[in-house]
Amino acid sequence: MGASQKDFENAVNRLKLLKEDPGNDTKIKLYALYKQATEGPCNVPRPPVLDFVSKAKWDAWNALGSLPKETARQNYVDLVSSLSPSPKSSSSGAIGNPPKSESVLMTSRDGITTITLNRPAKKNAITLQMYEDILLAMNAASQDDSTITVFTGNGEYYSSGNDLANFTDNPGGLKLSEDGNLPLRKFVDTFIDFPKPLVAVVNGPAVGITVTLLGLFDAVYASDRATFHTPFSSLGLSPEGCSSYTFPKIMGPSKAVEMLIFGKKITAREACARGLVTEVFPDGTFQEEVWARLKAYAKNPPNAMRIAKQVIRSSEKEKLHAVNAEECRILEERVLSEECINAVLNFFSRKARL
Ligand SMILES: CCCCC/C=C/CC(=O)SCCNC(=O)CCNC(=O)[C@H](O)C(C)(C)COP(=O)(O)OP(=O)(O)OC[C@H]1O[C@@H](n2cnc3c(N)ncnc32)[C@H](O)[C@@H]1OP(=O)(O)O
Repeated sequence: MGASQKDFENAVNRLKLLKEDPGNDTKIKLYALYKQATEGPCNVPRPPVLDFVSKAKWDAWNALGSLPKETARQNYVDLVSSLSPSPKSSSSGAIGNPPKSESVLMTSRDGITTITLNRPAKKNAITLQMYEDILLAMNAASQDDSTITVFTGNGEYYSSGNDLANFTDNPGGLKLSEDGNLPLRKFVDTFIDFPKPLVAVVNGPAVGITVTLLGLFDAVYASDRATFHTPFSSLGLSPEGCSSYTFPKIMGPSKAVEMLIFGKKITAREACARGLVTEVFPDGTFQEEVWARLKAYAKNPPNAMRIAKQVIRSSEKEKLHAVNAEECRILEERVLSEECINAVLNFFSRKARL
């Protein structure tokens, strides 16, 4: 097991964004690893002696001998990771980079980058702009010098899920594919591929997509005030965030059905018994206990944690990407259904609350 094809492609793209020239030696190493990863062992004739650059590249590729393609791919990803720009944390804890958003905050301290949903007046419901800001924040977090990335919510709720106005504000329907107005597929793919340990600090009730995504996190710590609710059927929707695959795997099919089809809201302790939540803390000491724990974990060597995550997760990645693609295809139809439109209209006319 090693870096997936997707990891490799991400690394190729990240290399293009490098602000500093990594130097000729590194560029030649990268060239050789790229060729080995994509074409296998060098099998082309050595360039003429006077063509110094081509000869140096050929020598580097040839020197890799019969190194397996998978190993070359992994070495390439590791080398690009070691070169990636690393936005520095400031002493105030704010990262100067994206997102420039009031509703999605990003701070970095003690080796932990925290992404906070900050729209408490609307129970941290996620607008289209927030989906984009979360993507930006995750891309920045994947490259900064923190070792762990944390998601949490500000205020009473962790999040009430997708902002239902996303449906009414887009009467033609939401396009959930790569280039649609809500690139849900890309959004969920980012969670699948996230390279560092990803932890949810669930400070209060969680609804919809903010529950399903928990199946892609590496640890979920919850206040005993938190609840977990995926009311897809009553909204005329279908499961997303890879939950159609992760939930049955985590909690068994019948418990998953109870949540994903019948919309049963469960408590933090029930979610913990089902394996969706790692540990539950009393609300009064939640923040103190969880952050002390995370600060200690963040002191572990970052590469070891990243590689351990890769070893644990990489065999599932292809499956998860396929599940995500299929869930998005089905959901795109569901959002145009009469059942969904009526449910959303009822919510905004205050006829229906969860
Ligand atoms: C097609 C896109 C796909 C994207 C991916 C798909 C995701 C699926 C999902 O996430 S489904 C889950 C969607 N979420 C909900 O259905 C929750 C809806 N909200 C509620 O039922 C309730 O608001 C509540 C139970 C979360 C809280 O109830 P309470 O009575 O305590 O508070 P209010 O209802 O008065 O809420 C306060 C204000 O917040 C607004 N609001 C809350 N949640 C949402 C939301 N999800 N979308 C939009 N707006 C939300 C609510 O309208 C109030 O606003 P107001 O003060 O202006 O009236």
